[in-house]
Amino acid sequence: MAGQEPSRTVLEGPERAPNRSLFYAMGYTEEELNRPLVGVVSAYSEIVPGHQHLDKLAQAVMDGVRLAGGTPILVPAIGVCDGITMGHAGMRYSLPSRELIADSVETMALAHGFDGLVLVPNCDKIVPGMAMGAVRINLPTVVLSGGPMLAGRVKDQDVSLSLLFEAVGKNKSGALSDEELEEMSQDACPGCGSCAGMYTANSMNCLMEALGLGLPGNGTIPAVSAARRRLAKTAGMRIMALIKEGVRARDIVSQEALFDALACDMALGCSSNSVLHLLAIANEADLAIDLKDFNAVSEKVPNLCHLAPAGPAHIEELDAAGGIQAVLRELVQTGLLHLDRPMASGKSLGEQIEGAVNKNPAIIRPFEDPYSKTGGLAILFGNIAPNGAVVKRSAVAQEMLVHTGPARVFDGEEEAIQAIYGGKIVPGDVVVIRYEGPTGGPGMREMLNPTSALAGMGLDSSVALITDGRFSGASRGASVGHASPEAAQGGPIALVEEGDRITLDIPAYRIHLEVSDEELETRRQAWQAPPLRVQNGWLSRYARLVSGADQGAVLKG
Ligand SMILES: CC(C)(O)[C@@H](O)C(=O)O
Ligand SMILES: [Mg+2]
Repeated sequence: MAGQEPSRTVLEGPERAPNRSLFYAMGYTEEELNRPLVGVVSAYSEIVPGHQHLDKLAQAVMDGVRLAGGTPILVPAIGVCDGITMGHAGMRYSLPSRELIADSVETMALAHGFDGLVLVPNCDKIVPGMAMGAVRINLPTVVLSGGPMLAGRVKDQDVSLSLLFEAVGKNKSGALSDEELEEMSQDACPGCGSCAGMYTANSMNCLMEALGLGLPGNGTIPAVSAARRRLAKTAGMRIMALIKEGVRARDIVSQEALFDALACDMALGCSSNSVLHLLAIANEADLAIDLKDFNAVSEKVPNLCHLAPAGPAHIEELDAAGGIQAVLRELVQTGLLHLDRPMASGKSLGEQIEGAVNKNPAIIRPFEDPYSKTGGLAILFGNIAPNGAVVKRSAVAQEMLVHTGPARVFDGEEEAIQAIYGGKIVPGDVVVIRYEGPTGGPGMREMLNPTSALAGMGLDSSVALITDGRFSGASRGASVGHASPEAAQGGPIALVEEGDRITLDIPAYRIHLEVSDEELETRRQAWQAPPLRVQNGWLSRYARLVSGADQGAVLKG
């Protein structure tokens, strides 16, 4: 082996005999220690359905590393299940866990001298967290995600988590019995994998494929498929080639790659959380991108897919239609893609997508016949969110693209959900849920219960919602999140009063509080910052260190 690899610093020479002895203590042979050491970072656990099979995939990755002459070393990462944390205080840990994951990738890799990494994540924060850690330390890296769950079958219909969350709203309004709801909860999620729609986990796994850290198929091959295990072995083999060629994470995650991923995001109609995560990955890779870039790309890239929650199809159908490679192939016609950039596959983007075929134009609309000429996400600006707010416009009912209505103000998710379930929200209202931002929450909880309750109660085509918190990828409707600056930092969303009129104009990228500047100034003078909601533990540290959502909610130096 060459000699410059980090593992040589840990293992070579007489003075490293004690270090070697500890490897021998684990059963490694001399032969194994003479090979590159590949950290296989697995988020396997038995609390996340998206992760309960990652032990098998990590094993397949390790097999691939060995096949190609390396020594795989398995290390763990934590992971939070957003679905299980949804709707209670546990959700405060979800977004912050991304930072813990990034830090632990850095810690395990640099502390032990790994020469390269294969990241084995699957769910929402684990994918960006691991990617952030990898681009921060810039080792050769391949991502092998766990893959999507299959859709469930309920009453002859394909279902997944978004419909189940909405079914709760139906149940509250009396349209669905307790028994039917229970039956649905047993059948909606049929096994391992990341929840089956274009929710956050699958959005991020697809974007890993578009960035190039993930191999073709990474975003869409079902978790239970043998093809996913073969992909895992290939990922193990590919990392050995990247180590040999000296191709590092930042060679792949370049400015060009980031913008190509952004284009793919717009075509797919990814989760609004992808905004936070792409900003955070860019920050770690020292790449320049801001919220205005999202709109610039969104203006030029058509929305080609309406997967759940925007439509009835699930990721397995996107996979059968040709997956992300076919979507990227359609996007060549935008003229925006950087076809010469390198991918972890060893090919350039152009070579990689050359043979890709769109096998189902009902799932991947052809470039000439999109759902809309503009992309899935839009960033809105205005006096209520001067630093921006995010909406998944591809999942907004047509009649809600422009809307004005009275503010119904709630300081936190619990207050809002009680009012919605209690029938206190009526058509026309604009629900404001604040003090749920990165600092105020803390942790920017996902407002999936409120958005699903509105949808399930049939109010998604007449009620808008704005929050400084965020949404699930399963949220739909006129749901505007990440309003920045957040209420806890004195952002204008803190100054809204019950009955104020708010205008949402998505085509104009605008959100406006119909209150005069003078009146807002008077209210600002009277506003006082509330004490931090969480006073001890890691979350209180997080609340003090986190940046705004417009910066990706990353921890400040
Ligand atoms: C539970 C979900 C569907 O994973 C959600 O948290 C998301 O962000 O998509
Ligand atoms: Mg989530």
